[in-house]
Amino acid sequence: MVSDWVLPDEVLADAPSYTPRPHELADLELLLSGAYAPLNRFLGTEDVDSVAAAGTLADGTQWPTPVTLHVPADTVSSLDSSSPMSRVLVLTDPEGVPVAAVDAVELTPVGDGSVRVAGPVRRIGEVLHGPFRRLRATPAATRETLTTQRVLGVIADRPLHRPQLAEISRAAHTLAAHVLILIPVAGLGPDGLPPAVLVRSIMAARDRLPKSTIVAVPLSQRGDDVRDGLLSSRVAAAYGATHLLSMGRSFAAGGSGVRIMLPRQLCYDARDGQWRALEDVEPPFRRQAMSPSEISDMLDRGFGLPDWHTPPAVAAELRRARPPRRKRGVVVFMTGLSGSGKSTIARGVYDALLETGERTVSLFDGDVVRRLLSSELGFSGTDREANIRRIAYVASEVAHHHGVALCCPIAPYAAGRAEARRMAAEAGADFILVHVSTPLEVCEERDRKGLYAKARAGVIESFTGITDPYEVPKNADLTVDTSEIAVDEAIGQVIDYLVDGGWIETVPY
Ligand SMILES: Nc1ncnc2c1ncn2[C@@H]1O[C@H](COP(=O)(O)OS(=O)(=O)O)[C@@H](OP(=O)(O)O)[C@H]1O
Ligand SMILES: Nc1ncnc2c1ncn2[C@@H]1O[C@H](COP(=O)(O)OP(=O)(O)O)[C@@H](O)[C@H]1O
Repeated sequence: MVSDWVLPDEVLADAPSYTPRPHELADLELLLSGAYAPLNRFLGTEDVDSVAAAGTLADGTQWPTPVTLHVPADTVSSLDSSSPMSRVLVLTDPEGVPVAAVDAVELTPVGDGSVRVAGPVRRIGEVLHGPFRRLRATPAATRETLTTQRVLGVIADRPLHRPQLAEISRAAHTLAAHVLILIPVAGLGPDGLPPAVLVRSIMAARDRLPKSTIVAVPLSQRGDDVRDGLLSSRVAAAYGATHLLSMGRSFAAGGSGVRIMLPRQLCYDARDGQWRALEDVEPPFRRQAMSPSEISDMLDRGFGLPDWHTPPAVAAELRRARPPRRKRGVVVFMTGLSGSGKSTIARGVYDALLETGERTVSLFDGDVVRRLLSSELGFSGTDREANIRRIAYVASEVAHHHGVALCCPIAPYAAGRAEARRMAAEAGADFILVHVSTPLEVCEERDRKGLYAKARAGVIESFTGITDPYEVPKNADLTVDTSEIAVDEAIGQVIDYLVDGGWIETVPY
């Protein structure tokens, strides 16, 4: 499985180290555990090209997705891919603990200052923490426990409500198969549920599953349904699945050897409370399964999920993870040019929420952030990114604990705003992007701090809107242009949005 290259301690001690990005760490764990067998390495140029062109590795093995590792060029500048003792890269977990070493047989610059590091990986330490680690059995250990001839794999990337439970029972019964539930835990699921919540909700349905083995797998979605489906099939096969139930997503066997089971559309039969094939229930007695968005909507509004659709224990987990919006944490993230009105609006919203007392609220005002959180940072692209990441991190923590976090940095880059949105989602909170879209001419006309004049005169460099870019958001949840409205009206637009969406109930005066 893993290669047997020799790794003397002194080589390891001198090797550079790097913490891969989350999806690369997930790939690493799958490589090390044997879930990606026969793959035991990060791919190099020949394999990457072959996967893209033909869906196979260079040696002809079917393989759907490029499993690659990109590392900043500086980190690997001392490596020499032609010398076995000088090409070891140590990979660490986010806390800096070494978990693996790569024998970097190929180092390929890929632009943006990164190098693709390709080569076999070897485990040098255990990842010991993380919720539900006990469910992370290796493929080999899992296969050992599976004694039936047929094993029905289920990729449970969403909670299991009664229709899904009925589908699994029906398929397991038809095949006389043991059930193998694989829970992807490498990131947010398709419903935006953090992994620990997804696992808890599946465990809450355990009693209603036929005889099952439950395993948490660091499988992540890469955004290409077909290739993701193929990879899932391969991983399911590695864990011992002979069949895979295609629930909600399309899977294909893709050389994995598993057989894909297509589900039948089931509906609830109001006469006796059974879930049956749609065509077997007369229309007056049929109740269709709820869609994920209907379920989210009910939770957002604080309605319980009905017993006919969701086992009470599952409903309780989901209610806890996704409380009604009036109780859920939210990051209100205002972005816009300097002088557009972000701080003025944020302060107004803050005061209004203090007045109603309904929510705990924190304001991360620009000046305060720059003084306390980001005092050493300037306005280069990298510094601005770091500034936004810090604000997003602290705001997400506030929202994780069910508070309202108001942020008002310029946040000129779409990537930083997207990261802030993702961090809030991972904290189980909502994220509202408010674009304060006041045009540059108006901001410059206001020039409250005289900075635009200085920027025009070349006294200040890299000034947003003048000599530094502002990427206009394409995904703002609310847009407020303050050029032709009064301050109170601008504040009112944000408050109305919060009231209409259910994040606050009391309308402040
Ligand atoms: N070069 C340059 N570009 C933009 N802005 C500058 C610059 N230098 C100083 N300032 C002042 O700093 C405030 C912006 O800080 P932010 O933390 O919001 O910026 S960023 O989000 O990190 O881009 C911004 O304050 P606001 O007017 O409150 O937005 C400016 O007054
Ligand atoms: N409708 C409005 N909403 C917000 N600010 C407004 C509005 N109309 C005029 N202004 C003025 O514009 C300026 C905006 O400054 P500020 O809130 O500090 O902007 P930013 O935080 O985006 O740099 C303030 O002087 C404010 O009084």
